[in-house]
Amino acid sequence: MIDGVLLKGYGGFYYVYAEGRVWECSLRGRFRVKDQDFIPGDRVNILPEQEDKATIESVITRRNVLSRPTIANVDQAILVFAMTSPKPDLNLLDRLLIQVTDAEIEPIIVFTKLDKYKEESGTAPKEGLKITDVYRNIGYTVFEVSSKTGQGIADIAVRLTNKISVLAGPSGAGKSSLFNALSPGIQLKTGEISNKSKRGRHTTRHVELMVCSGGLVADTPGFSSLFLPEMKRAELADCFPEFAIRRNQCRFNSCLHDKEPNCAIKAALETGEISPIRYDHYLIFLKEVIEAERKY
Ligand SMILES: Nc1nc2c(ncn2[C@@H]2O[C@H](COP(=O)(O)OP(=O)(O)OP(=O)(O)O)[C@@H](O)[C@H]2O)c(=O)[nH]1
Ligand SMILES: [Zn+2]
Repeated sequence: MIDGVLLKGYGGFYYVYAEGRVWECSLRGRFRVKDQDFIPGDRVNILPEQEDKATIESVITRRNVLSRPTIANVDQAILVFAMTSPKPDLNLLDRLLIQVTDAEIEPIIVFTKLDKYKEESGTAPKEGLKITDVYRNIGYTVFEVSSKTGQGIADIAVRLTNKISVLAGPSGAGKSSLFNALSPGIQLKTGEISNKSKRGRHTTRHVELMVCSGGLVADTPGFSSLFLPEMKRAELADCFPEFAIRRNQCRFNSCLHDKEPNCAIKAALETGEISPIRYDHYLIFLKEVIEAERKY
């Protein structure tokens, strides 16, 4: 028996990555009877039969399950945003960070199109804090890369080895280009937003994991909006690491860092220790969480 990870189910077979190659697997009778629902990312034991064929003998309890896309045992989420064209949608990035944190999956932020950004900003130093530094200062893992020149790609490649990762980010951010840069040989379709047929990818329910830099990666359809996970209003600040570390410094224990006096978060906002963009998003999300609370 060998250990493997399910990449996808297709046409009655399951494709499992084990010992550096892909096996076409069928199910043991008892799984078929139970009508067990296997999903990509499931860790399975397989029994090789002939050449690249095997049967799935058992499945290991899932550590976590991510929905949209449905993938099990996800180790990390690579959140891909362009530094420019399109301008990064930081409301979406902060939303994804909350989703990922809530699911207890490690986020890795990748800002792409570094070549283009440099070209546009020239040699003149930019005013204020660079957006990548805002997230880096909070403590997130942040990479700046160019899939075009290859700059920074190797640093991400080592983060993928032996892990299950999902790529998420808006359309046009450069997810497919990043995947291609990370896996010479396999090429995903990339292109301009307008001339790419999106229907196939966006309506498909067949998520699959692909082998990439010694790890497994799912390229997910571009999100444009995303609901926040169900949580109590007081829990939201815990999803913002720079708020969470100041948790006990507000005057009121129940402080929501909105209108309350003597709020440590607002004080940090005043001194520039907390980014106004992050604080704005916090207030937007707080409203949404309170709205949602009323519904259950
Ligand atoms: N200059 C430059 N262009 C890039 C880079 N990465 C991607 N692009 C371009 O940006 C456009 C979108 O890239 P894709 O990789 O298709 O983006 P995507 O995130 O996969 O988009 P969806 O499939 O719509 O979700 C393409 O025209 C790419 O050539 C980069 O690092 N530098
Ligand atoms: Zn406060």
